[in-house]
Amino acid sequence: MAQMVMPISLFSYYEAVFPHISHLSSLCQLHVYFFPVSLSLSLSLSLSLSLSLSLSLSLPCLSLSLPCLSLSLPCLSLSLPCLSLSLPCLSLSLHCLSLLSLRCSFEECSATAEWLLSRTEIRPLVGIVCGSGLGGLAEMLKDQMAFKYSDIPNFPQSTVHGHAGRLVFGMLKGKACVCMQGRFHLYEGYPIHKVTMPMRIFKLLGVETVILTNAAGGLNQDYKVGDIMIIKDHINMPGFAGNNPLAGPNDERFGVRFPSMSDAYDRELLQLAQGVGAELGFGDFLREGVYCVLGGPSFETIAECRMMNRLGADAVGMSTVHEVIVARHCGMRVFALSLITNQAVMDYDSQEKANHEEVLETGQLRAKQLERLVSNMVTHIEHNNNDA
Ligand SMILES: O=P(O)(O)O[C@@H]1C[C@H](O)[C@@H](CO)O1
Ligand SMILES: Nc1nc2[nH]cnc2c(=O)[nH]1
Repeated sequence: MAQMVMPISLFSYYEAVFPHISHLSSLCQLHVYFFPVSLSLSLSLSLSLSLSLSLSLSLPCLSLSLPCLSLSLPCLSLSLPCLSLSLPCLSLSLHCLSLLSLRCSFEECSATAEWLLSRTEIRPLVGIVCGSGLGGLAEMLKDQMAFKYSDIPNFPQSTVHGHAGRLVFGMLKGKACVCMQGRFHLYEGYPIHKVTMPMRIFKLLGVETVILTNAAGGLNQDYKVGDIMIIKDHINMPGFAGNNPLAGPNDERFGVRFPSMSDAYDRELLQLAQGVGAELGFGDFLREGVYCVLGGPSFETIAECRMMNRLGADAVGMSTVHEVIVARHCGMRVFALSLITNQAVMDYDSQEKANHEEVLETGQLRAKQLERLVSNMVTHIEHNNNDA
């Protein structure tokens, strides 16, 4: 059944009027179903702490929408099934579910972290995120305990080829690590705070240092396919349009309202990577540069690539930056690497076209070196948390 989800502006109004009804706007969802048609509206309005669930059933000629659980403390809760209509070919339903279910709240992230911690004895200090085609990094972990994303409460699911969808705990050169074998992207349709939720779970698991990897297109004309770029800074294009994972109410238990990003990429870790890279003899293909994130999933036009290059970006991709912002917000140190899997097309005479198959193939070619770089770095990382 095709489904579209969009926030309703009415609840921006409620949020303005009742600022203590945190997160309400994100909890009001309009679901449009094409197929066995129905129109149903269920509304739940709550003040203060509340939890509400609604159940909606749509069949040709029958639509039933019930708030089946509503719990509210301490003031007021109103839960009404108010409109339900059925037509043969269109289904529209408006769900207003109160509080905390979509925003990735502290409580929700804590519940997920506790679920994981009760199932493994590993207490990770390092969290690793594997980019497209780079999931082999997780295989380096010894004494593995792996969870499928589909089994983890509140966790999103991987939908992209090259992202296996497993959270792997284990030891890397004697250090306890947790590794995301597959990440989430905006273009998969997840809200930005869901894309970055694993960073908050990392934090609650005890992670102090996050290492992120990604596949990226090379904008810098000196770069070659197969180069590994240490990210020294980023340009957050979706952020320019207000799409920032920290937008919305701030929970101080995670971090401050206005976190600095001028120190997003830890300079000591950057130097450590340069040193480790030189020791491994990677000097010929190890770079340092600026990563620019776009929403994807379409690759860039030639004009867009030229523009980003002029703005100072060395590589372009569809991930990492949102995770970095949330990781820094909650005080974890960040180190990030881009594997240049393809050269961004900058020339109208070029016959080249970016494609995901090439991205995955280049990942395979450089996987071993990337693994050695990351594992040697992990050996040297010291754990004395430097809060954001
Ligand atoms: O998860 P990453 O950023 O490594 O994935 C990149 C961006 C797209 O998801 C995909 C394009 O091939 O690779
Ligand atoms: N946006 C973007 N993401 C990528 N991921 C791997 N290659 C590319 C690319 O050329 N552009």
